[in-house]
Amino acid sequence: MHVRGTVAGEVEVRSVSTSYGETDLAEVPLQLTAVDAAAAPDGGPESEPLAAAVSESDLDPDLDHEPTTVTLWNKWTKSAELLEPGMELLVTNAEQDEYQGETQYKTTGDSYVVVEPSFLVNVTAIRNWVECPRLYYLNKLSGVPLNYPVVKGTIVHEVFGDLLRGRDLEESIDARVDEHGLELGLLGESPDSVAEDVRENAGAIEGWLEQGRLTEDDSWRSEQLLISETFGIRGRADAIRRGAPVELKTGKNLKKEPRFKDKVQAACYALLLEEHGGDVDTGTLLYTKNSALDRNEETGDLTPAKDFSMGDGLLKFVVRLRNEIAAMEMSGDVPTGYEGSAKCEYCFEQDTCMVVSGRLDQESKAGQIGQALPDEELEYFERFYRAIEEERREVHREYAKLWEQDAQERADDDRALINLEFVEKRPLEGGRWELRARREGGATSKLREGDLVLASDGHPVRGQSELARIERLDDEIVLTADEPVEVTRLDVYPSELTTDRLLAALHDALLKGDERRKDVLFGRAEPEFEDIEETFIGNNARQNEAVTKAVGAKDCALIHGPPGTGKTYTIARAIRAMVERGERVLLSAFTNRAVDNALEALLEQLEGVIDEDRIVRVGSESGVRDDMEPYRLERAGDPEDRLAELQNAQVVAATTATCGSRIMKEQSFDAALVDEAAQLTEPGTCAAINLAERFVLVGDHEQLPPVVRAENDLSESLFERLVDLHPEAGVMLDRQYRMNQRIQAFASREFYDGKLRPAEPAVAARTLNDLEGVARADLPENLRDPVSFVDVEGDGSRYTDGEEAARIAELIEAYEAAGLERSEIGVIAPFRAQVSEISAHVPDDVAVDTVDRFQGSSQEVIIVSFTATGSLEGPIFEDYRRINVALTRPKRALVLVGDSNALATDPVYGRMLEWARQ
Ligand SMILES: Nc1ncnc2c1ncn2[C@@H]1O[C@H](COP(=O)(O)OP(=O)(O)OP(=O)(O)O)[C@@H](O)[C@H]1O
Repeated sequence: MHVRGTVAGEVEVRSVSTSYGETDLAEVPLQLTAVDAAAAPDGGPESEPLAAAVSESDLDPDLDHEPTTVTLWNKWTKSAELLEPGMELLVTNAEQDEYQGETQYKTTGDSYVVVEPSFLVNVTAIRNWVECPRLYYLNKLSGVPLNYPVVKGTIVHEVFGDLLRGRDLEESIDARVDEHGLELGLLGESPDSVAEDVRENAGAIEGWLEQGRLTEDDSWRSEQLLISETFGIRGRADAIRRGAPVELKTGKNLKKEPRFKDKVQAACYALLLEEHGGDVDTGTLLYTKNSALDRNEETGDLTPAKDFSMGDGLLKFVVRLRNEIAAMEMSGDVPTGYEGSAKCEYCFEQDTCMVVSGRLDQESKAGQIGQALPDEELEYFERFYRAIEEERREVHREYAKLWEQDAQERADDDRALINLEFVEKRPLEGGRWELRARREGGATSKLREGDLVLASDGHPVRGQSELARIERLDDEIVLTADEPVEVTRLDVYPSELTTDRLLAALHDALLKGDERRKDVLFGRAEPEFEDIEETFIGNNARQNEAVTKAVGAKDCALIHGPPGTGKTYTIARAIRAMVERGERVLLSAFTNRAVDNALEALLEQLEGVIDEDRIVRVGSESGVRDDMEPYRLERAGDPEDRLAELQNAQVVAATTATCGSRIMKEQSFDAALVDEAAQLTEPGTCAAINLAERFVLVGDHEQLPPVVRAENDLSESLFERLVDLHPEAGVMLDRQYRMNQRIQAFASREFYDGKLRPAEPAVAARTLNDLEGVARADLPENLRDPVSFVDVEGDGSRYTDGEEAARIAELIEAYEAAGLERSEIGVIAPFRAQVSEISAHVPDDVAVDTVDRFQGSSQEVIIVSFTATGSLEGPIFEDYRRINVALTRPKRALVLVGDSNALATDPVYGRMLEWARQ
């Protein structure tokens, strides 16, 4: 049987004498959460995953009060030493014992002990960890840099996958080298020499594959993402042959046996495959630099493929290694290197390790060199390191939901599209597949075109599942994937990439950052400005001051832009001024949408100032707006051409996440302008500003804060912190070009100290009458004012209100009858459930969404559904900054729909009611 629970007290390891001699044991007090008696008695890891097998009724009601003793024997005591109260523990194939009338459990010879099973550890992390735990940490801190061995390794792996899918070798090499043109250009490599290098490695693969294929043509499959909910491991096996893992290594190994760390990696995949029903007893390592042809006595064993048998002991060792990582990640400790048996003198990273240890004042086996960072910087590093790791744990909680939630729950949470009808699979060029499925109209989810998702034939972890890209998302869904899956379900696949990049940005800002920059960020020096006489914008004093500050800043400038105050215009004007001074500029923002918006305004400003080919947009095809596609930097092609295109660019536009990519990290700029800066975490902002000498942050901390899962220091933006720390570096834009006077009044008073004004009389006097074919007089009387309130009594339910939804449908009809187009009306609701409810009532072409989706955009008419009921508990929109965004989207008419009695119980909403009813 399997037992699972939470560690309820201290764990002690001791030695006892048994008939087999001296043995270790650890008694763990476990608050049981699940006992699965149905697990196969001899069931190895292949028995049904615990999360799947257990239901509430399987639990003995007596068991969840008092902790139960679970005894871990022998080597599992190594994992017991890692346990701290509060950690989750899973023991598979345990045996039940009665001791002095109490039920206890103990490990058996078939048991696995898994610490924090919901934390998915990557197979590559386990491989790094066995090499050296400190190396694992250093890799995590600084990310993988752009270097030739890494790029070549990637290409060889891609070619391997292509060969398995039946692609011709030469065609594959040409295509794959071409796809990496930009990276190769940055590395100064020529396509011919890279192709030759790859050919040398691929030759060994091809020869070996030919042998395998003669007999077992169809038992191969290329790279597959595997997730184990029992062992908490995740990874992509390079290939699977006859059900056993094959790992490709782009190196030489002349010993008879595979390297130990390579075996560990293959053993991880074996565990993953066993959970998916396999029975794996061998693994194969394919060393592509070995060539069987010139084998002789002196040169050692040159066969590229080395098989080894996978014993039980190795699999259990691997789980113990994995437990070490999970425990460290949960407790937030930093590895020193003493945890493993690595020898520093043979390590290529010894110098880096000593420098990082010295500067961060961390204990390490390699020792420390250099001077430690000042205390406040060390404190900052530790605080943000912890915050980012907390965020990572939240991402892992998302992964766990893949198996903890059932299909319907995931669909209700917008995390999955389920019950799709599989239509067809079609082979594509290069051995990939196009998959098509149909969904019922109206099913919503967080999934968007361009997203990577888990496409499965029923279950993302337990079924056949494959990482796929969404190419089209209408009623018919089109996906591309490496392998054909008969798709009936799509799941959001949470990404850790953002978290990884935050950590690297934090590391770079502190350990590689310029001293003067850090003085300013830590408040040890005041930002300085050059005097600039020029007038950049004649009709708006604050905008002009903002451009002057941005251009003259020696360190940084902060532009605070309330809704509609011309932030984008000001950014574009400032960049033009910088470009005219011969500077190289980075334009960045949190979302692709904001980057493209700002780029559009910038293109207008730069017309005739520089050639269009000196403006480059870096991003993926699905991320970049269609009309900005001509500026998008193509990665594939001739390395020299690709490099020239990037190096020649005087303006580069990319999201902050992309600024953390290997390619962008090689670039440097005179200035970085970051839009939507109030929505970025501090390390997220650093990813962009690390690349430039000076920076300008533009944003509004009275609108949406950073999007983070955990509640910690990441939820305050660098923008907001610096506005407080260096008020003299900031300018607030105060004239808005969007809203009718009456609409803007409340937001101005409530959020901007009454300082926000319409920029021109024409803006102040805007009404629906200005729109062609629209007459206000045709509206019902209660909707003729630019701001109106429609009272709908709450129906008592927390997240939806059908009555409000129905009234909103009527309002939309009334606006349509008065001549408005549906596309000119937007509806905002606080909860996703209410968004779905309203969507079911109104025509498809009316935009209905949560505030987050509306930030940065505007509409002629906005209707806000409050879904308020009873006595409000806290603000419905979570945070008043969200209500600010909602109320400042319309240009000409705003309608608030809600229960006035409920709203009146909150002071801010109370004042809002008064204003709306004036
Ligand atoms: N100085 C100006 N003179 C004339 N028009 C301006 C000026 N500044 C901005 N505008 C106009 O005002 C409108 C809003 O400007 P912009 O899109 O730059 O605002 P924003 O602050 O970026 O908006 P958001 O709050 O949505 O981010 C645009 O149509 C822009 O052309």
